[in-house]
Amino acid sequence: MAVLVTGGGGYIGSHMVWALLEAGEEVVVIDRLSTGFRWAIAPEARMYEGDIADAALLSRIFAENAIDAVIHFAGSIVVPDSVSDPLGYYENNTVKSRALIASVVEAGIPHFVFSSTAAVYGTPEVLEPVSETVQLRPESPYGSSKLMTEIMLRDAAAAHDLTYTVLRYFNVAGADPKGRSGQSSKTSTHLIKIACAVALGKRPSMSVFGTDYPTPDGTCVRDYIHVWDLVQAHLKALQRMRAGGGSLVANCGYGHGFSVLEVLDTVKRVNGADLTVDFAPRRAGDPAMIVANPALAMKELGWVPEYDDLDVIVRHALDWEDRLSRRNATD
Ligand SMILES: NC(=O)c1ccc[n+]([C@@H]2O[C@H](COP(=O)([O-])OP(=O)(O)OC[C@H]3O[C@@H](n4cnc5c(N)ncnc54)[C@H](O)[C@@H]3O)[C@@H](O)[C@H]2O)c1
Ligand SMILES: O=c1ccn([C@@H]2O[C@H](COP(=O)(O)OP(=O)(O)O[C@H]3O[C@H](CO)[C@H](O)[C@H](O)[C@H]3O)[C@@H](O)[C@H]2O)c(=O)[nH]1
Repeated sequence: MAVLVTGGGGYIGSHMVWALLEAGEEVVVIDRLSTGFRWAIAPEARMYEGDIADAALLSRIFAENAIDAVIHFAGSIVVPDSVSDPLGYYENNTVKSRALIASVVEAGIPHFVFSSTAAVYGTPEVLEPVSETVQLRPESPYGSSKLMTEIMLRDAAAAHDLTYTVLRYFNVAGADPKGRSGQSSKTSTHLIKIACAVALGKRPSMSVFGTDYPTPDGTCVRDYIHVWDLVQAHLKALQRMRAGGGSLVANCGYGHGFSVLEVLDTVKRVNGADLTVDFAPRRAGDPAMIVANPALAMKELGWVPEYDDLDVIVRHALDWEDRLSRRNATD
């Protein structure tokens, strides 16, 4: 059977494609290449360029390939952009996910994995690792748009022959340990990506957004998870569903957080040079602190992270950023 990866040309999706191929899976990708890249998709995968809401294209993909599972990454991902363009985010993340789920149900595909986010939690009431059972209070349209898709999946699975796994990712970072992929978008707003670009002299400076949060050093705290550990959790989810496991909603993070300043110190130390940083006001939609309790993913999926080390995450991100500069120079 084959696996359809939506958004397989993007940051996380491109790693998923490599991990699936390594696991011996046949892989099909759909991507409209809005933030992803064709070159980021492993050549062994079969690529369809197009939109996840194009029902005719989806039905062709399902007719041409023996697909038993969809892993759904495609979407819009920038929290502050969702604050300035909420309807655009509801369109691409919620409305188009609804169309994709309808195509999946129509084609009778039994398994679905969905990229959800820590942003569904907002800022937890108690500043400690969050379990899946805490109250969901998204603070941005991005978080709400993802939560609505979780709800659609739950209801569609209750009505149809569909099993799903929702994985709520915390802050995904790092790059393929074998150097085949990484965060490649020039418009990426992610902290570690930007800090690595500054460290390598590709950007002149960067800002720390907000120093007056109720956290130990006043900057936001996040749980940074290595992208390769994250895609391994998806493989486990696939195995579990194929073996008859039921639907599941699980966090993907390590259970400990780092502040923005701690991340920047790590980048400086690992790269061996200073960073030019200024201090700016808070960014819209940012919760003060969000850290995962990953116990459920570990228990239900048998997921054992391999790269739970911020130094390693930063080293891999720096290596990719460097490789990317040489790649862009030859493009
Ligand atoms: N990066 C993170 O830290 C993070 C954290 C939590 C959740 N997520 C979720 O993981 C998923 C992947 O994120 P990413 O960081 O790889 O982002 P990305 O922007 O690199 O990848 C998204 C991919 O989807 C494609 N795409 C977007 N809309 C599409 C559409 N309508 N039809 C077809 N293709 C479309 C883009 O071209 C791109 O290749 C997203 O759903 C995101 O919400 C990411
Ligand atoms: O140049 C920068 C970039 C980021 N930050 C700060 O660093 C922290 C992390 O920001 P990121 O943009 O790297 O990540 P977010 O926490 O905003 O969001 C990420 O993780 C979320 C889940 O926690 C979502 O899923 C989302 O898709 C994904 O981008 C935030 O406090 C942000 O304000 C800076 O100070 N300067």
